[in-house]
Amino acid sequence: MSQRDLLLRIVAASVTASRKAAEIVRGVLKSGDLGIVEKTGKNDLQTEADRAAQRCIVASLHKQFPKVAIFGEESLDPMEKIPDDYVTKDLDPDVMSKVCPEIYKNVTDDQIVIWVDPLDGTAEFTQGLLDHVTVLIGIAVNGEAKAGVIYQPWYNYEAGPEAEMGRCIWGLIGLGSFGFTRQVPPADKNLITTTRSHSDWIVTEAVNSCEPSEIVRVGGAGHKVLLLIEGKVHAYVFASKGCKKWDTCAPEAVLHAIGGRLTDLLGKPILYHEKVQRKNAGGVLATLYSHQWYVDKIPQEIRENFVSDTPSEEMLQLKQQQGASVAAGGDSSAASTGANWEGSSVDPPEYTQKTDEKFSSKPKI
Ligand SMILES: Nc1ncnc2c1ncn2[C@@H]1O[C@H](COP(=O)(O)O)[C@@H](O)[C@H]1OP(=O)(O)O
Ligand SMILES: [Mg+2]
Ligand SMILES: [Mg+2]
Ligand SMILES: [Mg+2]
Repeated sequence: MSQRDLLLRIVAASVTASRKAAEIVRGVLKSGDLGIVEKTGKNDLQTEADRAAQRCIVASLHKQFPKVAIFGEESLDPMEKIPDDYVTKDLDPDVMSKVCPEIYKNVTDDQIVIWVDPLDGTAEFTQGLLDHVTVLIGIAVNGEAKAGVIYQPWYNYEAGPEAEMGRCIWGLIGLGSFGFTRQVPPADKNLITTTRSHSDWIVTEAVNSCEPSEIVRVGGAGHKVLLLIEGKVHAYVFASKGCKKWDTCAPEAVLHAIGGRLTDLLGKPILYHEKVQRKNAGGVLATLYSHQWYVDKIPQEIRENFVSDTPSEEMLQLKQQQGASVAAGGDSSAASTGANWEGSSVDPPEYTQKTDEKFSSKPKI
C-alpha cells in the first residue's frame, strides 16, 4: 500500500483500537473493581479502565506505526507487559473503503502526532454516568488536528437488551465525519454545554456572558462535541485550563470535518505538535455555527486569564527584544521571568508522560 494512504490507515487502525478499548473498559466496569487513583487531586481521577484502554490503544498503534509519535493521557510504566489480546492490527474496512483526500498524499510519519485520551469523562464514569464517557484518538498533521475517533462505549446502554451497545464516530478533514446523524439545533434557542465536574466562577461567568437560553452541564470533552454535532446544543464553552491536547484533538477534527470549529476562548487555534504544552491554557470554545459571535461575547476580564498556544504579536515582539527564540506553547509568566520558552512549553511533572519515552520516536523535550 502506498505511503499516500498513511493517514487513512492510521484512522482505520484507530477505529479498530477504539472498539477494542471500549470492550476493555466495559469489562472493567463489569468486574466491579474500578481501581480508582487520585492523580493531582480528587477532581483528577484515573481508573483501571483508563489504564487498560491506554495500554491497548498505544500498543496497537505503536506496533503498526512505530515511527509515529503517540502521547497518551495516563503515565504508565513503559516496561509493563501488555497482554497479547490487547493488541489489534486490523484496519477498519469502512474507513479503508474511502479515498484518502489528495491533500494528505505527501504526509510522512514524522509530521504526525497521535493524542490518546483512553477514557474521557473519568469523573462521570466513576459516578455511573456512562453515556458521558468516550474513548478519544486524535491525529494531528503538522500541529493541526486533522482526524479523530470518538468512541462512545455505553451508547444505548439504557435502550434495552436488543439495542446495539456502543458507537464509533470518526472524521477526517476533507472527507467528512461518519457514524452519527447530523441535526440542526433549534433556531429559537441558545443551548450551551459546559463542564459538570470542573466548574468555578470563571467557567460559569463565561457561559453566562454567551447569553444561554439553557445550560447543559455534562461530562467529557468528547461527549460535549457529540452534543454539538448532533444538534443538541449550539456551543461548548469551557473557560478553564483543565482540558489537555488529548481531550480536544479528536473532537476538534470530527467537528471541523463537518464545518464546525474548536478553538481556544480567544478564537485562536489550539496546536498539537509534539512539543506544545499539554494544557489547553487558552480554554475551549466549540461551535458548528457563528463561532466569532461567541468569541466576541467573552468579556475582556475573562479573556485576560487565558493564553493561546500561538504567541501573540506583542509577545513575539517582547521576545525579540529580549533576544530569545520563541517556541509555541510558552506562557506569559515564562516570558516575564526570561525563562526558556522551549523548556516551559512542557507541563509540570505530573503531566509528563512516561509513555512518551517508549512510544515517541522523536527527540525528547
Ligand atoms: N481540572 C481538570 N483536571 C483534570 N482533567 C480535567 C479538568 N478539567 C477538564 N478535564 C478533562 O477534560 C474533560 C472535559 O472536562 P469536563 O468533563 O469537566 O467538561 C474531562 O472529562 C477531563 O478529561 P478526563 O476525564 O479524560 O481526565
Ligand atoms: Mg483524566
Ligand atoms: Mg479527557
Ligand atoms: Mg481521560
